[in-house]
Amino acid sequence: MAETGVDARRSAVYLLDQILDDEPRLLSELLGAGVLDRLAPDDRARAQRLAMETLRGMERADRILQKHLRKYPPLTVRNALRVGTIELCQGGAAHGVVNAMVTLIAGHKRYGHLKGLVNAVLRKVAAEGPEIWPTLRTPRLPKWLRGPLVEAWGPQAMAAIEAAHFAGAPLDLTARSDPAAVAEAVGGVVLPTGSVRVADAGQVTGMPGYAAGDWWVQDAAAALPVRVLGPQQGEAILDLCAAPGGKTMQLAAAGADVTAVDDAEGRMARVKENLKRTGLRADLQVKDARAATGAYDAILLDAPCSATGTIRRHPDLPFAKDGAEFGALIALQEELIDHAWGLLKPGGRMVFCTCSLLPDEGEVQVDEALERHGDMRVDSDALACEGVDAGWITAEGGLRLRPDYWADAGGMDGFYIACLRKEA
Ligand SMILES: C[S@@+](CC[C@H](N)C(=O)[O-])C[C@H]1O[C@@H](n2cnc3c(N)ncnc32)[C@H](O)[C@@H]1O
Repeated sequence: MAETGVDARRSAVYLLDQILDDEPRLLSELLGAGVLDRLAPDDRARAQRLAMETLRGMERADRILQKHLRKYPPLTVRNALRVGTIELCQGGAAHGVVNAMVTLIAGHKRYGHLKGLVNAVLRKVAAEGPEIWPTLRTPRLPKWLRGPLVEAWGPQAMAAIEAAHFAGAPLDLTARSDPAAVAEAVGGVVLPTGSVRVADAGQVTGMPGYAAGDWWVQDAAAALPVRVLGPQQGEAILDLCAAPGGKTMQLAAAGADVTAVDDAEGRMARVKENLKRTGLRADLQVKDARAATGAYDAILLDAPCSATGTIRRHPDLPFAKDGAEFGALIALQEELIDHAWGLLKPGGRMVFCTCSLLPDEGEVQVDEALERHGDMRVDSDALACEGVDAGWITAEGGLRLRPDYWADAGGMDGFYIACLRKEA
């Protein structure tokens, strides 16, 4: 009898091979390159979920596996063992999981001879892994990232952030106009800040209201920068670094006259599709934000960053990155702030935000911008949005959001948001 689920598992192992390679690739790049396109939609979703769950629990899986391995097998076999271990420890039926992983390796051109090893190890894991699993510590971030984050937030907060990463993320939606109606339609709840949260979402495109453009996917934290900016009907607003367009849609839904700029053509195509689906309008310009021109009432600068606030949703990031490009990103953020400031009308406001947990991409960036621009001040009154906790406000008057906030309700992405006001 043919084993079920082998295709999805094989693809999960392939994704892990690429992410954990010496020349790693991000999951988003792999999916964007269509590596799962040949799979049926259910298998595609399963492969992606298995790869992500394996990355989240990899430290625990490796700890369980090391007892049964005298030396490490090749990466592909190791990843197959990791996926199998994760499945077994999360309640997967032993017979089905072990057989599927053995079939998968048996059919491998180079490593087929290691099927016996996979069989023997996974049988042992099936026998004792599920009991050991909950006794192991919450998986930690790799040292290159853990070090600076412990320095920034302390060891207790770090442990809470890692617990949030391990738990993963629910699906958050932003309603075009009526959060309560969207919550009712999708079976979700309205969060204190107005986003809609769905605990057990299926295929997003099949959910009620998707085709009609009643909502779009956007983490609750990512929805806050536009709430802080407070766009008004008819205002000229520049949305810098706009793709894939979650914030562009929020601005347009508020009735602002939006100019959205991003230098990635492919990502801008997604903004266009999103606007079409939601029936919203914006002037889209594919160019470097440092070449943007004009004079605006308000500016949203959602700068490119380390994305270290999004690890709940992107557990590949700590493995596929090593921080080598962070210095260049920090320098780019500085240039973007300075250029954008020149496009803001006197008396206007600019929200600077990053989905980063590193103060160098948030608090420090704003402190330094204040030193460079004598006509800039931080407007912390703008942070008085519904659902924003006063404890999230930082010394310089920005908003620090962390994955461990709202822990009991499913957390939020890490973000930094500051509203900068220009002298009239
Ligand atoms: C954090 S994402 C923006 C998310 C977007 N604001 C949203 O809400 O959907 C950062 C974006 O910056 C863009 N980007 C990076 N460097 C840029 C530059 N020099 N000029 C314009 N866009 C840039 C990337 O293409 C990426 O789409």
